[in-house]
Amino acid sequence: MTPSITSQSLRLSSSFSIAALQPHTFSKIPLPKSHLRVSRQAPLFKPISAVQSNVLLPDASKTATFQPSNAPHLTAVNTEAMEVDRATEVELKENGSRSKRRTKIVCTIGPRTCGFDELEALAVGGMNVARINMCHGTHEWNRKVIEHVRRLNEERGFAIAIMMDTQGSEIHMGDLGGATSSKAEDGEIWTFTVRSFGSNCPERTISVNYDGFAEDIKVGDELLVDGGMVRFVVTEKIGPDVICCCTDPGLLLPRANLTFWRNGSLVQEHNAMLPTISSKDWLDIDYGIAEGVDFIAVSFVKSAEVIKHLKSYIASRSPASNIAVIAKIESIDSLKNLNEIILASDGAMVARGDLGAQVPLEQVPSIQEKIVQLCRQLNKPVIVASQLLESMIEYPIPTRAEVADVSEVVRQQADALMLSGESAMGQFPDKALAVLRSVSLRIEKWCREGKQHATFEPPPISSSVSAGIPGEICNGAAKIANKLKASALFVYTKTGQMASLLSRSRPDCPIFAFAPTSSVRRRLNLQWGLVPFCLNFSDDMESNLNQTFSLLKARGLIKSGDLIIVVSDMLQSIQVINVP
Ligand SMILES: Nc1ncnc2c1ncn2[C@@H]1O[C@H](COP(=O)(O)OP(=O)(O)O)[C@@H](O)[C@H]1O
Ligand SMILES: C=C(OP(=O)(O)O)C(=O)O
Ligand SMILES: [K+]
Ligand SMILES: [Mg+2]
Repeated sequence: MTPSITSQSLRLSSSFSIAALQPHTFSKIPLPKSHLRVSRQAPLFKPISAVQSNVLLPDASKTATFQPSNAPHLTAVNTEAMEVDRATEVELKENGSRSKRRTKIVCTIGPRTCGFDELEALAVGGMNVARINMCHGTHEWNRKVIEHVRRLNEERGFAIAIMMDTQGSEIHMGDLGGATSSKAEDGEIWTFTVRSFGSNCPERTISVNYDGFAEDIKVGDELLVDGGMVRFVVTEKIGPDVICCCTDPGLLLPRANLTFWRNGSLVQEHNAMLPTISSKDWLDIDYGIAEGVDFIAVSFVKSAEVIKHLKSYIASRSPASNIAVIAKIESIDSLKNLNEIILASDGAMVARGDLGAQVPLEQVPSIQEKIVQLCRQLNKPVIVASQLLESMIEYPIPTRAEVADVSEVVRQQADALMLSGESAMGQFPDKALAVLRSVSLRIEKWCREGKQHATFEPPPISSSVSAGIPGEICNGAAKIANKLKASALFVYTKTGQMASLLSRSRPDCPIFAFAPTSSVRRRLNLQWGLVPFCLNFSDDMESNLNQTFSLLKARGLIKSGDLIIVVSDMLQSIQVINVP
């Protein structure tokens, strides 16, 4: 039986005013002749017949691949990969699709979370992106993590992206001869040196990774570990050894970052000498390309050039790859060239850890807000990172101040929150993740309620980029979805661009993004409000919609009568549809 579908379609023709904006290069579909119209059309879609042919799954009971609920025993499903994971499913069903979490979560993987079971717990807990930090862990160690995540994606329908973070040319301490930490007491004399010791590190001696260390530093300089967690003053230099007296006692952690300060200012000479991407980083980047990571986050970016260089390197090494480059904003230099850096990148990270070691701490909140807003204008995803729930490394609940900090990021509508030590080596990784999830959900709801009567105005696209017709269609679709209180926006997108633009409009309902490859799906999983699916869709929107409705209904994620707003990068149209 053919269901009766109400579809109202807004088609944008070249005579409609927004077409007078920038010429677009987006859709190959010719513009229809008609003017803007709202048409009530005859039933558009036929239901797809139950389950069609082709892919045999190894063990259907383990996967979350869609199957109509009335055919539980069939192992053949009709699409190559139209998968949904348990975390998404629970979030969509729990309080209705409109209350799905919009803010994404990046978890740094470390010794506490590198096993398959621990990674699975993070996946089920809502992790969207797994970050591996190349400061730590061997290629072998990181490969295991990548393999586990891949397995979770393949077997459980998750779309967890892998983000590889470069070490960058910061100055940092060595491994402490294998110790997990070392305590420096007030007034103690410690030696910092470029000598390396392996496991026979003399007492109160720290090796430093930067050869020019002893030359650059002067007697009287202050040496800050991790932005001030421990503080020393330089009292003497003897050859390669720098003798320091501890003035602020604390715990030294392996490979902790070092900065030095003279007369109250950061000494930056050594930064200028060091390349943003070191030779170790290039080897790690080759490794990342070979492993097919989804994102490479570049530490201590100073200029747009390095981002452009890396992007062309990736394109030449692996033309088919879809690796996105994220600029970490964590140095004074990066702040000077912020616009160009973000424009050249595929996204940015407000890396507050190192940033707070380079600029006065009281400046970090305004810098954060500025970067988040700029990224939104330029349509680039943005992650806010470091110390969001620092106390949860040791304690099972966060401080009230930490909850307020997370809330502020959610209120700013950044794309993603990130856990570092909390998930890498803390005692409560799952609890920290649960806090990010519940605070996000609560604050998002609160913001939606608060703006109920406000007029919807998406931020202007910066004059340095133009979103053209696709951008206007997405803003329009988001506006309509808000006005009509739609259950969801649907976007069919080949490259992900149209989904990004919808996300940028920060609509009140979730955005179901259908992409033809799992790599685009994973990449979209970093972005605000997107619920990405992998669907092998065609140019025939009628059949795409039929197929999608059928699959999502079978899973109980939408139901008859739900109002859906549909856009795609194949047609310049906005459709308003009641699910049959
Ligand atoms: N792969 C790893 N192996 C061991 N420890 C790790 C790893 N990744 C992260 N960690 C631990 O988690 C802490 C926080 O992670 P992160 O913020 O990524 O690193 P860092 O503090 O070095 O910038 C690190 O200081 C380190 O103690
Ligand atoms: C995220 C950051 O970088 P990393 O953890 O690699 O130092 C930071 O400095 O805040
Ligand atoms: K790093
Ligand atoms: Mg950093």
